[in-house]
Amino acid sequence: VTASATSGYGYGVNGGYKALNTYYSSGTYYLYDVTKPMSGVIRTTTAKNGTSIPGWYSVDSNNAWTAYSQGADVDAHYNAGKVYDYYYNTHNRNSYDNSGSTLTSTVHYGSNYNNAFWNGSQMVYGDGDGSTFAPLSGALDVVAHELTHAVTERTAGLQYQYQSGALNESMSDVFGYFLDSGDWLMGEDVYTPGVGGDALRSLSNPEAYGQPSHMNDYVNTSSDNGGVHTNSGIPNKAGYLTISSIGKSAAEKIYYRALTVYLTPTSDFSDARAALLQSAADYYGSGSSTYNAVANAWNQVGVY
Ligand SMILES: CCC(=O)Oc1c(C)cccc1C(=O)O
Ligand SMILES: [Ca+2]
Ligand SMILES: [Zn+2]
Repeated sequence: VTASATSGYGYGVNGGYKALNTYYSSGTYYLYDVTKPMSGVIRTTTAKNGTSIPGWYSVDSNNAWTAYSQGADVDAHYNAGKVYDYYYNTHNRNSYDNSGSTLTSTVHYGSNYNNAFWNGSQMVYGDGDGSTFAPLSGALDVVAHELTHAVTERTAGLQYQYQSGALNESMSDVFGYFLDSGDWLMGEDVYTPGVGGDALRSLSNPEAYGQPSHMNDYVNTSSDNGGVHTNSGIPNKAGYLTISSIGKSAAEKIYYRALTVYLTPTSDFSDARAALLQSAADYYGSGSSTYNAVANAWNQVGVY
């Protein structure tokens, strides 16, 4: 039986051309990427707008994934490959578990579903309702955000509630920036397709989207697991200040080291400051300009 790795192409959610690592078997092409140095593969499936996952392989008859409805599949597959490459090339991490395990993305989840999530085993993306969101895999920073939830779960294990949960969220947004560093916004490529210039969140100006950027404005609430998507504005602002001061490359190093070496399931904002300072000291020395910039960033958001 002839089966093989193939190279296809398609158009993403926003119409962009994407080269795709696909697989051919018995007359059908699959979004199934066997080209990475991993024990598993990168594969994309569709829930066909139901809620059973992983659903069915995304398939095509001629390896030209150009149907409008295939945009979500194309971007989930392409963006997952980009995030895999980022973690491997920049941080020497092989997939979310650092053991090269398969990365599965399921698209077309639910109906008018304005959400994306890592379910503990795979990534899942809704199509959005066309007003609040376009299909969510269409944004590289969203895919990086979701995959970073998986990395966090396998490393620091930051509990998804209150300050540790807001940190969990912030780590996903900061790595979303590292992948999509053309702007300080999150989700801008899929958020409100009918409205230009807005986003889900802003790291440089959390207040623009109703988030605090200082401990004085920390929101004490039980909703949203203790406000994890609200209070993440505080560590996000510290992240913006840190990256702006020390540069992306140094920031990537100290953030990855903090996440994988020092943070724990119950770490709070003050622990995050300490973890990043320790990581800066490890790489650049305590008292280095990098170290001092990190301290200053967290001072500015009122975290000591
Ligand atoms: C930037 C990606 C993001 O925030 O995805 C979510 C959405 C759109 C709704 C609810 C939760 C999440 C999440 O992944 O935290
Ligand atoms: Ca962005
Ligand atoms: Zn998240």
